[in-house]
Amino acid sequence: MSGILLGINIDHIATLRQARGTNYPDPIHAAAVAEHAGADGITIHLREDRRHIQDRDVYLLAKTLKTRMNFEFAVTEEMIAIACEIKPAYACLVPEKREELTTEGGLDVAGQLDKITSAVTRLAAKGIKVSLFIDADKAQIDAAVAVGAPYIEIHTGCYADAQTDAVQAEELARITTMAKYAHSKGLVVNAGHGLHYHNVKAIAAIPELYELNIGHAVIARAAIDGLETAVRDMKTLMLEGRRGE
Ligand SMILES: CC(=O)[C@@H](O)[C@H](O)COP(=O)(O)O
Ligand SMILES: NCC(=O)COP(=O)(O)O
Repeated sequence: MSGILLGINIDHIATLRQARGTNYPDPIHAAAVAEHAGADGITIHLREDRRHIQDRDVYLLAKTLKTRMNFEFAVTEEMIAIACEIKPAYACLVPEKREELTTEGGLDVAGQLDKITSAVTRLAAKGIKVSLFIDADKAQIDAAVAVGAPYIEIHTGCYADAQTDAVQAEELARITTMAKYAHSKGLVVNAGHGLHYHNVKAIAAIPELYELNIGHAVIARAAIDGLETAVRDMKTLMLEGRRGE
């Protein structure tokens, strides 16, 4: 049984900084602490509205990370140009709506094959491993294969937001089935969004999953217990889940 990796999304360290326009807490410092605590990678989402992560954070983290960057962004010329300049290990293409509180769904790859194919090709030409943030949906998985993306990240928001045990079980079954399908098509399968300390183990137990990207719940726990403890505890739960404990 292979292990499962943990990508820590530090967006909401920047949310706290932006709340007052101070220069603290610094995402650069938070990334170093998270890496020291066992994060296998750092995820950041440079949104078009710059509500949290700033361009300065992206350029500094590109120079300072000891693990690797998973750079999330919307499929726009501006963001593709930044990614091609800094050449992160991973780029994850995500949908973005200005009015959204957080990401609400997966990228519609099937509905914009030419646009996504062009973005994937340009990023891959720079040596960047491209991931597509998509719903647990067969058509979107097939589209991800069609556009040449080597990775996908399954959106776990419907699972995380489920209001009943029955719906949560349905969403878990869907994610499990689609992770297996995607893996059978040769994709490397990650997952993320809305995962926390009480729902992560069941997702981590899915053997086809390579990495989980988790942010909000870890940063929230860090406000109470400290970031090192928050990261270590999440990784422990993930490994327990993978071992079926
Ligand atoms: C794609 C995804 O689910 C997250 O990585 C994304 O960053 C969420 O957006 P916020 O970080 O702005 O909540
Ligand atoms: N792609 C998911 C991610 O990076 C973190 O999402 P969340 O844990 O902040 O909901």
